[in-house]
Amino acid sequence: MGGTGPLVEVRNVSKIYGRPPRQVVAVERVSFEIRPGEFVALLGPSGCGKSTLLRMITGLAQPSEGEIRYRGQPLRGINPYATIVFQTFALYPWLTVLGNVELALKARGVPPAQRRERALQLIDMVGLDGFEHAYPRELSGGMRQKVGFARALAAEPELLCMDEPFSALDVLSAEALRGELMELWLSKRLPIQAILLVTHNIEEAVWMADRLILMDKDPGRVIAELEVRLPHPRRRKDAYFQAMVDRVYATIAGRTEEQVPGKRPGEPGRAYRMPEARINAVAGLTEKLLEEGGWADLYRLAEELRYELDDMLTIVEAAELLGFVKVAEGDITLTPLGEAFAEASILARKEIVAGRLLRLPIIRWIYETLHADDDGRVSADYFREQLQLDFTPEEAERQLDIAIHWGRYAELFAYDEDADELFLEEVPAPAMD
Ligand SMILES: Nc1ncnc2c1ncn2[C@@H]1O[C@H](COP(=O)(O)OP(=O)(O)OP(=O)(O)O)[C@@H](O)[C@H]1O
Repeated sequence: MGGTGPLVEVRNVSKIYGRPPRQVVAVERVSFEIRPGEFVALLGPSGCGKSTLLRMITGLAQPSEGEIRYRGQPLRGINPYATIVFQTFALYPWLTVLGNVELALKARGVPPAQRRERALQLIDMVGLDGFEHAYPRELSGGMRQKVGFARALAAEPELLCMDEPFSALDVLSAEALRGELMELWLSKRLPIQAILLVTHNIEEAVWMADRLILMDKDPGRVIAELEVRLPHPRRRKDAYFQAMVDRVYATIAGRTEEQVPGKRPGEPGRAYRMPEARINAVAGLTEKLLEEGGWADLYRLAEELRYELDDMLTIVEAAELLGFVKVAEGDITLTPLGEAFAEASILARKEIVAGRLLRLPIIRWIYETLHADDDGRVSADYFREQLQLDFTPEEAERQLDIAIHWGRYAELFAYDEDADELFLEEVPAPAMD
């Protein structure tokens, strides 16, 4: 294959979507390399720019700043050496498994005479032997994804990129497919030189990859790189494996700053994005921690509560913001306030939350705006517009939803759906005249 240098070099890459004042910095000054023979996983919370990076490496999107090199050459346009496997595959429903794979070979210019044989080999390779003549509708989700893999492999890519390829599958199919992919990769029966996997499943990344690139969001950036020095096949119960998962958790979680950095929408600086967590989930977390004696290992807790990384991080972030927990080195501890909350009555809980929420700039701003209004009612559109100075329209809507959900819980303010207005629960007494 020639050359011992890196296959992919991402150098100081930033990607900015939109125009001022509504820009989204999807990734900021990201640098890393992928070397031949490596299986690399990009891991991080939702919105940290993983898919954006994958799109840039495959040439489907261009960096706003910085450069991507492939085998030492600046990448321009589509990367002909890379293929991408998505979460779900668009298969042609009117073609059989064989037809779908043959079509991918045709697209690559493989002559008709060789297509059939090669397609059959690929189908065999992904473990779909016997299903050549089945139609997509006759296959399970896991099998359809295997056809997707066969089609991606038909392109004989040097670099196989995968964007959450197992996340749409049920647990067992995902596990089986991971196993088959690892076997293929380790057996070196493929011309693939390197694999880049995007995931937010920590265990999956530690189970498969040689190196983990950990990212955080707002803006999307690389926060750490970790090598996984474990031979294959890896065992999840292995102490090193668990320690590695703990380390990843410790690096990604618990990054909420004590004093919420923040400002109100429209003020210079960056508005703090509130995590989309239900108070019930936060309450559940504090109760569980109380039961555990006030302390738990974050990774095991997530496993026990059956939370995906993203959900867990969001709930933990909200609990941290409210001052109920502290996270350090992969452990989560209940604070005295968190303990008080977990043991409090519903009414007392509302009061505790109200006090803490008013420290969050967006909530305080809504609360004060309503108080400044004569009848304590303001159109939701006003808040939307202001929030859109800092967030995309979708994110602004989400922030408003979170604010309403939290504000309602704490009885700071409420929302009138018919009028699309926010209002104070306790309307200031009208002036007498
Ligand atoms: N075409 C676009 N226009 C505007 N903003 C975008 C666009 N694509 C992505 N973004 C924003 O860029 C940021 C990074 O998105 P990206 O999809 O790359 O993250 P991700 O880590 O892959 O997230 P997920 O795991 O949810 O897919 C997000 O804030 C997202 O809203």
